[in-house]
Amino acid sequence: MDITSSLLLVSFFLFVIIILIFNKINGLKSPSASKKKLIEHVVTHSHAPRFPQGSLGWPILGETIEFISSAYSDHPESFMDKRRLMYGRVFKSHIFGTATIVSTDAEVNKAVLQSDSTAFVPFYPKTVRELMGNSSILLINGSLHRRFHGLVGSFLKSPLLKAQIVRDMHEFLSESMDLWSEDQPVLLQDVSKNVAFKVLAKALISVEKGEELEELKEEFEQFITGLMSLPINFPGTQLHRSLQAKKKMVKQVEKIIEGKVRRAKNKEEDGVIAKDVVDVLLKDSSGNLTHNLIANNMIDMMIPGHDSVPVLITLAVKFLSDSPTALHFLMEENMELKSLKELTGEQLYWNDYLSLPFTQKVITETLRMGNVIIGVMRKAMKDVEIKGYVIPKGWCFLAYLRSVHLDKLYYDSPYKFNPWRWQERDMNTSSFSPFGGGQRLCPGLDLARLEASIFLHHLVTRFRWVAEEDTIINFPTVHMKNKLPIWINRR
Ligand code: HEM
Repeated sequence: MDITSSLLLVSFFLFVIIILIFNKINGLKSPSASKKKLIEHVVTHSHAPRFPQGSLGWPILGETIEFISSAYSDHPESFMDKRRLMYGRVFKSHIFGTATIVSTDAEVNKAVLQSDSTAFVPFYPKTVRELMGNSSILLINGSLHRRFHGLVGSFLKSPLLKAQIVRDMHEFLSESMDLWSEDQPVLLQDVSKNVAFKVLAKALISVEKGEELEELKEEFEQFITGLMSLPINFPGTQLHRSLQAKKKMVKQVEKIIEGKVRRAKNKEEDGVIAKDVVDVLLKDSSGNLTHNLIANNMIDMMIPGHDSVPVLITLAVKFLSDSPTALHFLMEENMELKSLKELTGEQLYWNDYLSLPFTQKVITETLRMGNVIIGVMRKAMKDVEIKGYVIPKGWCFLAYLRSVHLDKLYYDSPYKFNPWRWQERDMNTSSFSPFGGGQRLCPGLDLARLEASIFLHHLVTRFRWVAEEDTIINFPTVHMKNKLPIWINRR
């Protein structure tokens, strides 16, 4: 590890310690496991229910430092692997200021994700909760959540939106790729981030180019910086700056909504077809979705949407650059499609991209190995028993998806990038859940796959490239240390 990385690591540890102490002062207590009143049996098991084994580590700090240092190490699995060996696939720990049941068990994770809000609700750190607000889709539960999730999900999956994404991505990628130079490296992570943000802003609120988009992007960068900041809100702190940025963005979206409502009243626009997520939500007749709630949620939806797709694309390019055979197969398949379309004079449709079998396997394997989202957190609302384990009321639960995806119980040679493994495997099993599951299954999953497929198609059919050495960093979010520079040659 070089000096800069060591300094960064030390500062990060200090930051974590301050957060933990702050949480403690704010009264974040570890609930007692002894309060076993009502136990809900979600997955039955022959043994008597038992409280997961494990250690709560140091006072206040718990096992957070060990968790983070292993996440930054060459083998990020070491924290989980060590405990899995000592205590089994489900164990107790104390990370990020909270007593947590950590599960690396596919069935247990599935059962928790499938449970409703009477058993588990989403859990996010205090800063994130404050930035999102109580009416965020990421936090709400019950019927309002189901309605919101359903409306958003069906629009994001609609053929109409997919056709629009194809047109938009063709335009955004041409604009970007035409400017790529052979004399200097292209930073793949930045390029894909730029394109994905444009796609997202258009799909959510129809903001396209120019000043409006630039302003939104700038405020959004300020907003998300706060997600990893101290939960202290007064002028001068990062959390305060991020909250101010969100206010500005919400105002911007409210203006867009007012414009839409006005145009609909004056019948200036065809009000039948929804062009973006805002249109879909405005059509809801329940009366629960106020303009302010919609505007806030458009910003919140950018949190899971903005970074995940570029990371998926960047990791796919990284894995392909390291696996020449897979890259060759992918290139042949995409070249074939391109030639066929040129021959027939047809344009590329969204289902052309999604029906490329090997390309889809590459994306699936990237999702498995790359683990764009390493895990999801919940809080138990009552004592729950799953597969013989008791998860006590008030405890946090970490469904650690990454460990499942890299477990040799479920995958042969799990650290090998092998898209061919998906030839015989079913994706719809509990051991593969990069998009979560149950009622909170990612509504953007089709969008993510489509964007990655289009990006890869244009990359391999237009360029040959050599990627510079780069390292995957797995914490706090997955990204490439040097943004994955690639040297390109046009075909
Ligand atoms: C590679 C790309 C992506 C991955 C791996 C991913 C993964 C996930 C996961 C694991 C969850 C579940 C969180 C939980 O259970 O608490 C989730 C939820 C969510 N994702 Fe994605 N996501 C991706 C792309 C997107 C995109 C493009 C959007 C578009 C806006 C999006 C929007 C959302 C939303 C709104 C939720 C919250 C759903 C709810 O709580 O009801 N995601 N995502």
